[in-house]
Amino acid sequence: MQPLLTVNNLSKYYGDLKACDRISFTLYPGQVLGIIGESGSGKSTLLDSIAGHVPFENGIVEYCDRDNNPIDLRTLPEPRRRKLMKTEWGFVRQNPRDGLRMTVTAGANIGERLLDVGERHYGNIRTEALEWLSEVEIPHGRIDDFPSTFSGGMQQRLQLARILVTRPRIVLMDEPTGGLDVSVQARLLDLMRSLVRTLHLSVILVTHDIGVVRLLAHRLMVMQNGQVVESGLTDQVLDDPHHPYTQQLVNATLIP
Ligand SMILES: Nc1ncnc2c1ncn2[C@@H]1O[C@H](COP(=O)(O)OP(=O)(O)OP(=O)(O)O)[C@@H](O)[C@H]1O
Repeated sequence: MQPLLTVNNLSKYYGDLKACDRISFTLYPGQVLGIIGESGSGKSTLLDSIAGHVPFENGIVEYCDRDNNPIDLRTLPEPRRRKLMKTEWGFVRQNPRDGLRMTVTAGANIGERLLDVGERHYGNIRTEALEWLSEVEIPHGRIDDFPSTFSGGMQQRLQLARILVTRPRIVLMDEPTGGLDVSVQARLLDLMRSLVRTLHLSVILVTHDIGVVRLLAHRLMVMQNGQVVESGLTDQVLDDPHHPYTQQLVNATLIP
């Protein structure tokens, strides 16, 4: 099988600080890659570099698009990158307010992405918006409400609907369950797990929560000070951690 995304020796510096230091990995269709590490280890910087939100100094990020063409994301002209991000890619932010438009209704938040990809038929857009509200367990009666009237968990589910409506092939998630109550987190995780399976999504999932990666990620990368210190199948890495830093992370979560 051909990889969907290949990251090779990606390095990103802030002055003298190596926020990401020679990171390499491949992501295959339908695979969920978890990235875990303490605050400041470079997880968000890596996601932002891959998505082209920040420029990076060295390395290659190659994406294989829907038509099987290899695309060098670092040199992709900005308009094409933007289009790709609205169609084949999605980015789930920790704070749904950063990923939603708070000044338009829930239905418009979903419909807007369809307009972006060329859908013009109002009836179709409304129907799709309703379908996606169902997918993410938001009652149809809320379609004309503003996201500001939603709970945090609902806002996060709406953000998922907004992103998934265009059927992206790859979704980057930065702490998608952060800032939510434990019970709300559990429901969101269940939903994400079932969507990932049914839509055959490829996901890069950044979190500091080992429980989240255990539930969702097939593979795991552990980052410390901008470097990958350990990687492999999630269960193997967590059940038999080799690097002292991973051992420390795992032990920390075992303490009640
Ligand atoms: N815009 C910036 N300018 C300067 N330094 C930055 C900038 N963004 C991040 N850094 C630094 O890069 C390093 C990696 O930060 P990053 O946010 O990627 O870590 P993280 O693992 O995602 O942390 P968190 O879990 O807290 O979000 C940190 O030392 C951070 O201070």
